Amino acid sequence: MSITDTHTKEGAGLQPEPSPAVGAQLLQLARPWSARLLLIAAAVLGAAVLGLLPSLIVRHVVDHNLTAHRTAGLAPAALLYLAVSAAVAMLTAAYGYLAATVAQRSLAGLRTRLFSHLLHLPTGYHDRTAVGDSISRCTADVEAIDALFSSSVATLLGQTVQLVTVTVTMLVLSPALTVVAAVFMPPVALLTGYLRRRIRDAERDTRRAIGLLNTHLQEDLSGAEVIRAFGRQTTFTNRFRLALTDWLRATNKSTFYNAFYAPGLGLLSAFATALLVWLSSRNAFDTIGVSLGTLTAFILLFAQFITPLINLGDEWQSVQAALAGAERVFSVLALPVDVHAGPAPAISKQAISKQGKDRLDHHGSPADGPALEVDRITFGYTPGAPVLHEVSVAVHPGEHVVVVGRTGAGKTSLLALLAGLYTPWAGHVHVAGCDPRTLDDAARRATLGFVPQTVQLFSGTVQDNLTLGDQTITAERARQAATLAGADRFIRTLPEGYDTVLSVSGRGTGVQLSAGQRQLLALARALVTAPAALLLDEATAVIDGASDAAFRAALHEHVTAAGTAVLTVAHRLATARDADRVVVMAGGRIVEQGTPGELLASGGRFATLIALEDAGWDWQHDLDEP
Ligand SMILES: Nc1ncnc2c1ncn2[C@@H]1O[C@H](COP(=O)(O)OP(=O)(O)OP(=O)(O)O)[C@@H](O)[C@H]1O
Repeated sequence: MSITDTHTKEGAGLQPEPSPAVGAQLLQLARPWSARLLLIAAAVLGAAVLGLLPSLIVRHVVDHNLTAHRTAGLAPAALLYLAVSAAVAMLTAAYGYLAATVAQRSLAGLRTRLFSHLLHLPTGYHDRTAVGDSISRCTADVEAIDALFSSSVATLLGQTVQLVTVTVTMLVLSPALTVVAAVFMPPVALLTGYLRRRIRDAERDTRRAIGLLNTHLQEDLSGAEVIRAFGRQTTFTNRFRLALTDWLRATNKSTFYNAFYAPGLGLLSAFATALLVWLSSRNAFDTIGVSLGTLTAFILLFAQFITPLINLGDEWQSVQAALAGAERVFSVLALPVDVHAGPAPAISKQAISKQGKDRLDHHGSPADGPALEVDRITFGYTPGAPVLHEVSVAVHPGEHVVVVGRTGAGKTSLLALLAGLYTPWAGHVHVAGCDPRTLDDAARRATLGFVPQTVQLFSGTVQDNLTLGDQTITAERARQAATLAGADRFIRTLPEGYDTVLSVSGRGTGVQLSAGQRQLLALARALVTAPAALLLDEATAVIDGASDAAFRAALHEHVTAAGTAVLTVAHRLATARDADRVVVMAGGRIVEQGTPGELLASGGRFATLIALEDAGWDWQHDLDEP
């Protein structure tokens, strides 16, 4: 895919189907605040009914005072006019404020729900969706709904009720005048329908374009180092500009159609008003008994009828932006989370923490059966393209098994399945006798320790990064794990030891760690709960040879000796030579399995890899074997 192609990941992402009942789902959000909603409804209704009085007062003044040249009663009429207008203003302010508070609370809930849902979605969703797009759904799309709820909902409600009350009053005041005014309703309906469709489509494009912009921002700013190192700032700036142009085009389209609504309606209403005035000038209404006061009040009411229509139109862009945003938010919320495949194992918190402590203190007793097991699993990321074929491996408590194989052989995929991050197409995965996807949070932490290939740190202190916010882990336990991983020594040299604030992924104002130090922290993080099984995916790839050897020794003396099952993906074959068993993978299959001694003696693939490495051959990446 070209670097200048602005439709990179958006097109490739898992695009959820739009939900049909977006409006109903939006209403559901405000349900917990039904008492406030009732107050809002009462205030809206009150304001709309009171809002009719000024026109009727004017009618009374024209018919009883102005045309009759009577001044008596004008002062009370003026006072009443003022009082009613003040009451309308106060009610409008009240329902506007109440609607905004309901909006803020509902949307805070929605934002949290969406974030939590994203964290619970299957790993496959995140594999196929750009991070920037997910960020856009949590921020820009929710903000579009926020804008609607905070300000526009009050306007929409108020104006709709006003539209109804004014229409009824016009009908009561003079059905004949209402019929004349109604002549202009069909063109209004046509104009509204046409612009509504155009604005809705443009707003959908706008939301998508914002998602793409956020994708570029997230990707390019995270990769700023690479872009600079390769001198590609101009190309990437141009790519960003192209994405921005897409967004501008979409948003301009929406603004363009929106700009026509108010003037179009204004013109149509001017026609209707002119028609009423022209007909009255020809005494058309005298014959049916329409007084001058009634005509004046009717024209005022007609203006009151047009104003909400224009206001509703002005809000239409916000409504469509919010609906398009809501469509993207709810379509993600509709995606099923990674469901537990069976009942979670009944492991009590005390039992978990005791097992962990026993393992740390070397009192562990190896349980029966394998701690890690995959049984004839077949798996792939895309339908029809399996990357693992009928793979079976078992690691018993206290055993250290190392998986080796060339790049793309399927080693990481095997570990990801054992970590419960994906569902196998066929076969079974067991961790401590359970499907890893069924483990609840506490059981998972007690059972599995995982060090992925890429280390991810989070903003916070060293201690926060070791515990990941788990308050049950004591400082002492974190220190023990860091010592095992070989991280304690460098942590103590940091300005505030375990309380030192770290910068995330080497960026920010905190202390920057080296790649090796970050990897040691990731190792300590996996060990901190003294899990029953450890999955290490090239977990020592970037630390120096001495630290690697020290870690392997500690793993042997303190971790496997305490009954923990360890499955390591290793590129350094030295790691494999120390292992209890070696599994050699190629093309998604296990091609060899046995103790390092057995495999070396058999002169098979493992023995060849060892010979290649000893001869200085990069067997991992060179495509042609000698
Ligand atoms: N998230 C993913 N989505 C789609 N395909 C993937 C994904 N992860 C891996 N693959 C594919 O699965 C195959 C096996 O990849 P895997 O990462 O398991 O290999 P590996 O043996 O761990 O390689 P390496 O030694 O380079 O880490 C590769 O062909 C890869 O392209």
